Amino acid sequence: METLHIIGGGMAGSEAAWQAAEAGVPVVLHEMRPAVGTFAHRTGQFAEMVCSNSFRSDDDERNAVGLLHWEMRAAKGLIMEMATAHRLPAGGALAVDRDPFAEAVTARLKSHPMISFSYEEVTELPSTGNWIIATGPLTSGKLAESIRAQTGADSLAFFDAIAPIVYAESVDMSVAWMQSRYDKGETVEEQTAYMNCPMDKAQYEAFIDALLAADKTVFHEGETAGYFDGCLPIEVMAERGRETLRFGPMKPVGLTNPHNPQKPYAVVQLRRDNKLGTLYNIVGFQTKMKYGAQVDVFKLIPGLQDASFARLGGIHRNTFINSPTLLDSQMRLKSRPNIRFAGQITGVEGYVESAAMGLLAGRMAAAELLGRDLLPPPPETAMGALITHITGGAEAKTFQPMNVNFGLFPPIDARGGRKGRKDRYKAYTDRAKEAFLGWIG
Ligand SMILES: Cc1cc2nc3c(=O)[nH]c(=O)nc-3n(C[C@H](O)[C@H](O)[C@H](O)COP(=O)(O)OP(=O)(O)OC[C@H]3O[C@@H](n4cnc5c(N)ncnc54)[C@H](O)[C@@H]3O)c2cc1C
Repeated sequence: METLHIIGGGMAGSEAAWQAAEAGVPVVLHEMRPAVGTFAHRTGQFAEMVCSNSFRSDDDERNAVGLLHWEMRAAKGLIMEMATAHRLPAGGALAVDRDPFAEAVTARLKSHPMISFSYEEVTELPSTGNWIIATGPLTSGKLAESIRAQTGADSLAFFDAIAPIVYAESVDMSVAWMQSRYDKGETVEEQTAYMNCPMDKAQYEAFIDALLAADKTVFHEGETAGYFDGCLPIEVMAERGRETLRFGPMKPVGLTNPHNPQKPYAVVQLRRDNKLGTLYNIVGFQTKMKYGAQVDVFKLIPGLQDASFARLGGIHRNTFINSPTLLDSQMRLKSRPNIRFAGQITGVEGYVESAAMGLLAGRMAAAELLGRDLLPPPPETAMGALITHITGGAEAKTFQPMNVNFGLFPPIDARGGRKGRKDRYKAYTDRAKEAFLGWIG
């Protein structure tokens, strides 16, 4: 039996090692800590939670991350088992006692007869053998450079410059309209690719005031190197001059508002974020505003007054590859199929999502070594929605890391409006559970 090598003993690598070993495949887990650290990790334990101690909602009936918990438990995931064993009281959320949790994951991995360990920094993308790269958002510099050299400069990002993402159904289309600037494009679909939200002068001034006054977060020491290249936060642009945004991402040119003959003073554009057309990102709106402040400020944009956000904006140190162009549906590098990627480096975001992608990569790699086929879970499931998103569902050009959310799932009938939303979420999770049990069976 060939050995599976996994680089990175974080959320994804730990889960991948467990899944492959449980399937009967010998695993070597390569981890650089404690000898080489990162700015966020504190210990040498596997599956260290680097910041909050929450796995977010545990509601598997009406919440997408709660559904992901359910699927990972159904798949006998080590991370979920240990998180559940070390849960702290937190209402409907799964809060975790972080140190005992990481110690328990480490102990379980260490006691597994099929897993051995190599404590070292891997500095090159390996050329032979079977590998899973699960080195996370803080992948060490040398390995990141090697990945970049093998895959191309545009295929690896060192920062998330995340524009907020809105659920399309929550935009008020009696205010906004669909149009590409100067009606560019060959087809009607291309000519109407953007949602546009118009502002008059008073609305623009009020928006700039709110932006300048909003609470912002600060960067970690050493985190900012290089981030100013082409991804300035909107509040930094506003600080450089009240008109800067009107001549940048909010320029009102090439657009005609069908609801109002008066020319808008500024326009906020939203670009389609997934093939399903359920999610739109606000173009150029990466920001370091705190989450609460973002919601208040963005709801000042006409048309977004009732918007729901699939994710809020941010700028973080985050190493991730352009998975939609680089990976096949088995999470293998198309150019080097002996190498899989898993975890946050594939462009999912969060402890749970990263562990889930580790679970899939571990199972897929094990199946391949055992001479079996393992299809990805169906897109109606939370794991299937995530892997579909990163390996083809997302737009490659604007690819940004993503938490699991119902906007990634094939839509379910939207009738019922706001009141019907809870029932609709239940319909999503019922459909997902049935599909997941079919897959796992
Ligand atoms: C500052 C910060 C705060 C965050 N806060 C949150 C939060 O509050 N909630 C949340 O859900 N997510 C948060 N995240 C995201 C979180 O890090 C990920 O969701 C999750 O840990 C990713 O899992 P992973 O397995 O992909 O990476 P990690 O858990 O980071 O594991 C990667 C592992 O690879 C190792 N490694 C790296 N390079 C090498 C190498 N060359 N050779 C050998 N080993 C290597 C690292 O030491 C690490 O152990 C945060 C991230 C950062 C950077």
